[in-house]
Amino acid sequence: MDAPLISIDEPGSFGWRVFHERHPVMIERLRAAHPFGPDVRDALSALLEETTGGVVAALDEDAPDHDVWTAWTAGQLGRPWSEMSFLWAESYFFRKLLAATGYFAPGPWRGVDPFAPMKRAELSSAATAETLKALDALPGLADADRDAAAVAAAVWGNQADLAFQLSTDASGTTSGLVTGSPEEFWSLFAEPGEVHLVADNAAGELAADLVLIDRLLTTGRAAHVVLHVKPTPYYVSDATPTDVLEVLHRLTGSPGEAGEIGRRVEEALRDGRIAVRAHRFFCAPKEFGEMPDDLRAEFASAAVTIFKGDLNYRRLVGDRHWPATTPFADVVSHFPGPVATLRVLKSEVVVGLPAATVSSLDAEGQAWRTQGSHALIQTRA
Ligand SMILES: O=P(O)(O)OC[C@H]1O[C@](O)(CO)[C@@H](O)[C@@H]1O
Repeated sequence: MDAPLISIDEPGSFGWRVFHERHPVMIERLRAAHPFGPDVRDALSALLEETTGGVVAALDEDAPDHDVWTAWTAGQLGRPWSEMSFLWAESYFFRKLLAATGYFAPGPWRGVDPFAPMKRAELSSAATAETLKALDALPGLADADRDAAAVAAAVWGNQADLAFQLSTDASGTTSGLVTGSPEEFWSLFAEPGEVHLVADNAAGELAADLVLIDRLLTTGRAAHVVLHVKPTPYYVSDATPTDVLEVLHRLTGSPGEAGEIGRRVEEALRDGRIAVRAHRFFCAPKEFGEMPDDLRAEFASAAVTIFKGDLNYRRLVGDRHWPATTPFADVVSHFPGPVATLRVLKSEVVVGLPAATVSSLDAEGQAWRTQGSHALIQTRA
């Protein structure tokens, strides 16, 4: 039995606050970052108005992806946004945000990633430089420690998410894993096969993901890696193919181990051991249980698929009010192969926790599900 979907209608709830508090701040930042003319500025205001108090309106007839969105919006057009689920609403919001900035229309903003200035700032920040410098310690570590470090960096790299940093929930602190371990993650890998990594954010998180991919290839756990990213800008900092190149250049332009890793990843891209894909379903307002057959077939042939980040977690397990003790294996039974998820908790949904863990986290009186201070590793062989 599915649990009820998480919604955005209740004032003060997490989903409601994303729409009513976070999105206005995000739109202000976009206006400050770009010299948008009155048409774009008006379209952004209209989007805020529509999504916080209006009804769901269709995309323009001439939108390049009009047909696919006609299917994805079936049954929702003309209904109040407040009746939409959090997952559906947020995804359509970001699609409409791109349209409002002129991303799909002829003109100066066509194809311009409105979030690029934020992503670039993170990639060139002192914090990212420090993280890349810390990679110099890796070659001196024992194999098991190096494995653990690569996974820990990929998990906690998910804390650096630009949409989330706009949140009043963001605590900026780092507590432990609420479940799972690096050993559990690595135990999924046996014979070298094709590993798929469904990426989340660009910049620092993607750099950590490339370090993990390099570890998978250099230790022979993966013969090939498929890196899945978003086809278009999404959720502020989600990685697109352009971001993969930006991060790769940042690595190859760095001294020390970061540069070495960058060059190995570059070589693997050249010889086909790493492939980058950007399936349109990664920007769909749908759970992964509803993925199309071609994507399902790809995952079915993978030795292991790794899902990064909070949004991928919501789509994998279902963005629903599951009891937190619901077994992870039950909610991912739709997925056609071995799967691992590495995620910092930034929204309400969580499954697979022991009852004792839930009660002790609840007893601390913190917003542990949403403040980005806790993380998890979950696997299903
Ligand atoms: O980048 P991530 O880890 O997918 O996080 C994005 C998450 O942030 C949020 O905007 C809320 O914190 C969610 O809507 C989304 O799940």
